[in-house]
Amino acid sequence: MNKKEHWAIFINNDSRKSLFIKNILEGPTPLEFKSLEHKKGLLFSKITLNKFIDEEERHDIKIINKNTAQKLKTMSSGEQKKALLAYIFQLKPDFIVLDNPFDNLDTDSQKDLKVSLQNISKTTSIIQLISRKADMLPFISNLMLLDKSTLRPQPQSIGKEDANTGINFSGRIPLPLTPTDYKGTVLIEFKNINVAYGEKKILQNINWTIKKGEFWQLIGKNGSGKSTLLSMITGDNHKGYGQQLYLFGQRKGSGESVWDIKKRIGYYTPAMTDKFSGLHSAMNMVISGMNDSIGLYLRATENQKALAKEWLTILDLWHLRDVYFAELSTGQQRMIMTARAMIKHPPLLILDEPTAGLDDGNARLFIALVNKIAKESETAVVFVSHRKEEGLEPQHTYELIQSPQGSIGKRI
Ligand SMILES: Nc1ncnc2c1ncn2[C@@H]1O[C@H](COP(=O)(O)OP(=O)(O)OP(=O)(O)O)[C@@H](O)[C@H]1O
Repeated sequence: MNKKEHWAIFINNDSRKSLFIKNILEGPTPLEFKSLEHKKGLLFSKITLNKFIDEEERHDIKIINKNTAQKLKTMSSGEQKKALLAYIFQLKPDFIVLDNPFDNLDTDSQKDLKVSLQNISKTTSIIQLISRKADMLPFISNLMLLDKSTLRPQPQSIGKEDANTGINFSGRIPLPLTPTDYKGTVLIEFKNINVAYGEKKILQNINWTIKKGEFWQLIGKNGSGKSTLLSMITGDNHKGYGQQLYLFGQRKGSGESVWDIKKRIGYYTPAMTDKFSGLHSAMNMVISGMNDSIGLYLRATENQKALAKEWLTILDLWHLRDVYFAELSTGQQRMIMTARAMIKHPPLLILDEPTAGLDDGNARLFIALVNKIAKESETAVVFVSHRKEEGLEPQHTYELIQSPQGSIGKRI
């Protein structure tokens, strides 16, 4: 049997990744990949997963999760990735395009995936699109950089940092137009909280208090219940009702206004913009954080415009104010969405796996922004990830540790 060829393609801010994926799967095949022309290729990506989720939501058709009664949408992101990979393997393609396959996976799952890919690489060509250099698969020897839409050989310089990603915020985090109306010290309190879905126990005896201005990192393996815990705070999960869960001084389910809770929380997760195609300028996206709607449906006041300008200036994005949000790089979009979530200085800012898909330079820049927000504002920050994020300076870490009776929480 012929030895299979494999490639790693480095993606940066300017790479036209979608176009590359389309060409490699549907043609015209880029010259460098002529050996794959007319071969069957499949895509392992968040985009593919979203399609299956849509399919299930709209037509109630299960494709990659046939073996379980659980809906794909409710599976943790790690579980979703595993299901997709198993499905793709079983279709036996000639080649697989892996779009940042290790994002959202905990260390053990990453190891498992590496072993599976190593095995499949004997019979199937792999094209790995990566942003973080540590993620490169060991059996790959062809390295390239996707420079806009041109592929360039990338021999020794993988370790070089992008000079444009130096961290230099030019001022302090701007103050809000009006301070928050919540004056309490304790923002969130979980007291002996338990969650199960049917027989499946997810969380047991969770005790966690988040106070004003604290900087937390929430970590835990795939499926340990991080999103479940957060969804009880952000209001999308009714599991907290009837238990000792207090949000901004009020017991959950005691007739509190969902609106009051929502307005006290800034929230950002990359999934919010994955499917976003609205034609709003960078400036209007930031302003919309003051009006709680995406885009701009109300005319902005002069004060609002001035505040948005301050934010864009700090982020060094002022020159891009009129560019459509959808045309900005992923790193720039994440900064804008974080500014949008933070502009009113909500008492609590939740960032759910915000560095997934960012390259090393942009991840560092993003983390520096989060550290700065935590330091210079009275907003409490909860940064969620499956691993300890290098460079992040949280005061406290809350870890969910899995067990058959549901995850327990441990303060580190
Ligand atoms: N509606 C539901 N029905 C059944 N199980 C569910 C439901 N929602 C979540 N789960 C399960 O709860 C567990 C915890 O999921 P959750 O998304 O909270 O984990 P997570 O720590 O955020 O994981 P990841 O790091 O992979 O995103 C998973 O096993 C998931 O499949």
